[in-house]
Amino acid sequence: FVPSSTHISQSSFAVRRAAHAPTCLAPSTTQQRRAAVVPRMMFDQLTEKMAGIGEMLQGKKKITAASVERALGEVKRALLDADVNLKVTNGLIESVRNQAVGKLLIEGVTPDQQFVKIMYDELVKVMGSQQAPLARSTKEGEPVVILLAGLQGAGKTTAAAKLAKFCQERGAGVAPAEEPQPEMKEGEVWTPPQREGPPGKVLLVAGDVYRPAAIEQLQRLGERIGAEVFAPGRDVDPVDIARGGVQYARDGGFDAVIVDTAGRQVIDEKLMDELVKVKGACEPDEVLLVVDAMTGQEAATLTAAFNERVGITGAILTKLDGDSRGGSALSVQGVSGRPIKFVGVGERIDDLEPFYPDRMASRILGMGDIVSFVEKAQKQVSEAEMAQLSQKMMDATFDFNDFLEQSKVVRNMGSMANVAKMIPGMAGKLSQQQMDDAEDRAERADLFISLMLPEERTNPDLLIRDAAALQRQRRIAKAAQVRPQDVAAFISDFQTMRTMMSRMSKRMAPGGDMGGAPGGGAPGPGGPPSEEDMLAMGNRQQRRRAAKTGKKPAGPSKGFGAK
Ligand SMILES: Nc1nc2c(ncn2[C@@H]2O[C@H](COP(=O)(O)OP(=O)(O)OP(=O)(O)O)[C@@H](O)[C@H]2O)c(=O)[nH]1
Repeated sequence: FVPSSTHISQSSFAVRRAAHAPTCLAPSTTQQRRAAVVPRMMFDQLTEKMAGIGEMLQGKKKITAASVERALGEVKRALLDADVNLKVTNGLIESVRNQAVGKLLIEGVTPDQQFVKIMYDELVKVMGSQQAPLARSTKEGEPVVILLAGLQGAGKTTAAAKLAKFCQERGAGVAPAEEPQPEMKEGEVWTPPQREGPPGKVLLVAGDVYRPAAIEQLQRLGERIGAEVFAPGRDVDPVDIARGGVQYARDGGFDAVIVDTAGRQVIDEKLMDELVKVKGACEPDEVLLVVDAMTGQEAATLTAAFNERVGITGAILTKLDGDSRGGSALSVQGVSGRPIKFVGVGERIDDLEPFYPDRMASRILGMGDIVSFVEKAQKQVSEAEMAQLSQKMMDATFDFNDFLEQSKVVRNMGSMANVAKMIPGMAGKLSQQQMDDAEDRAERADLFISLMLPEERTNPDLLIRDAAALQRQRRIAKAAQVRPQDVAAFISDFQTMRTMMSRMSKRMAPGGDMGGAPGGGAPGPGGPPSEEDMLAMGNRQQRRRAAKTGKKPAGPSKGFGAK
C-alpha cells in the first residue's frame, strides 16, 4: 500500500463522469465544488507567495540584510493579504529579521532553505508551538467537562457532536486522573492514544434553548454517533440544564460531558453573563470557543474577547476547509494567548482534527503534510487490509473491486484538493481545473466499473485478453454513453498501473532492490519510489511494447484514462 502514489494516481487517472452520467447528483456536486473554489484559492495564494519568497534568495551565497528585507517585505504583504493580524505579522517579521540577517550559513544549506526554515520555526511559534491536547478530568473517576461557546452559526452544535465522536474514539480527555499526562519536551507532540475496548461514554448536553432547532439538531447528531443527549427542553434555565447534565453524567458513569450553549450574534452582554453563570454551574475542565475561520483575524479578536469576559481554555477553528486563508489560524494564539485545540475541516462528523502548529506551518509553506496524510490513510484502511492489498499488488491480482475500494478511501480522505495539499511538493502545483478534472475522471472510472459484470470486476483479464474482451468493452461504453476508445483507454491504463504496482511492490519488499520494511509493503528506508523510478518503469514498458509491435515508442504517457 503506497498512500500517496496510489491514491493520487488513481484520482488523476480517473475519468470525467459528470459529462456523461445521467445523474441528477452531478450539478449539485459541481456547484458545491465551485462554491469552495474561491476561498480555497486564498489559502493557496499564501502558500504560493511563500514558495516565491524562498526562491528570491536562491543562488545567493549568504543571507544579506538587503535580500532579507526584500523577502520580508513580500512575507509581510502575503500575511496581511491572508488577513493575519497586524501585531502578529509585525512580531513574526521582526523575529525572522533578527534571526536571518548575518546568519552564518550552515554547510550544505542554501540561503533560501535557511530562510524558509527560520520562517517555518516562527510560524510554528506564532501558532502555539505544540499541539494543545484536550484537558482531562481533574477529579478522579469523574467525567471531563467540556463547555462550548461561540457566535451563531460558527458551527458549535456540529463541533459538539464531532468532539463527542472524537472522545468516543480516542478517549481523549477521558483517561483516569491518576494516569498523568506525559511531560512534553520542547517540540514534542502528544497525540491522544486510540482508545482500546468499548467506545468512550459521552454525554451531550443541549443547553442552547434559544435557537428553535438547536436541541433537535443535537439529538439527531447524538443519535447518529450513539451518544446520549441530555435535553430537558427549552423551558428550562440553561444554567440548570448545565448543572443537571453534569450531575447526570457523574451519576451515569460517563467519561466525558460536552455542554452546548446558545450562540450569540455579536458579543451580547446578557448572554455573556449567562455563559459565565453556566460556567460557574458546571465547573468545566475545558471551555472551548468555537470560531469560524472564514472571519479571518476577527476569529482571533473574538477569542480574546471571550477569554477576557468568560475565561476560556482554547478554541475550535471551524470551516478551515472553506476559507483557509490562514489569517485566523495564524492570529488566534498571538492575539488571545489561547491555543487552537481543534480544527473543523468539513461538514461530516469525522471532520475534526487536533490542531498541529507544525503541520499547519508546513502546509502554509507548501511543504505538504505527509504525516497527517499517512494518518488519515491509516484510519481508512486497516493494517490487515493493507497487507492483503499489498499482496494483491505484488501478485498483480489487484482487480477492479480493489480499484473501487481505493477510490473510496481517497474520497473519504476529502476532496482532491485536500489530499493534494497534504503531499509534499504537490501543494500549489495543481490548478483547480486540474483537480476538478481528476475528481471527475475518478468518478467516470467508477461509472465504468459499476457497469462491469461481477466476474469482469474480479477477473480483469475478461476485459483485456478474453476473446470477447472487445465486445465486453463496447457493452460498457454503450451503457456509459461514451466512445469505446474511452473504455479501452481506461482498461489499458488500469493494466499498466497494475503491472507497475506489482513491479514496484516487489522492488520495495524485503530483499527487493529498494529494501522495503517488513509487513504491508510500505516504503522502506529507501523511501518511496522516485519519479525517475516511475518514469523508468513506464519507459521500459514502452520499449517492450515497441519491441513487440516493431513501432517506435510513443511520447510521454498522457496518464491513466486520458483521452
Ligand atoms: N464546511 C464546513 N462547514 C461546517 C463546519 N462546521 C460546521 N459547519 C456548518 O456550519 C453550519 C452551522 O453549524 P451549526 O453547528 O449549526 O452552528 P451553531 O454555531 O451551532 O449555530 P447556532 O446554534 O446558531 O449558534 C452548518 O451548516 C454546518 O454544517 C466545518 O468545519 N466545515
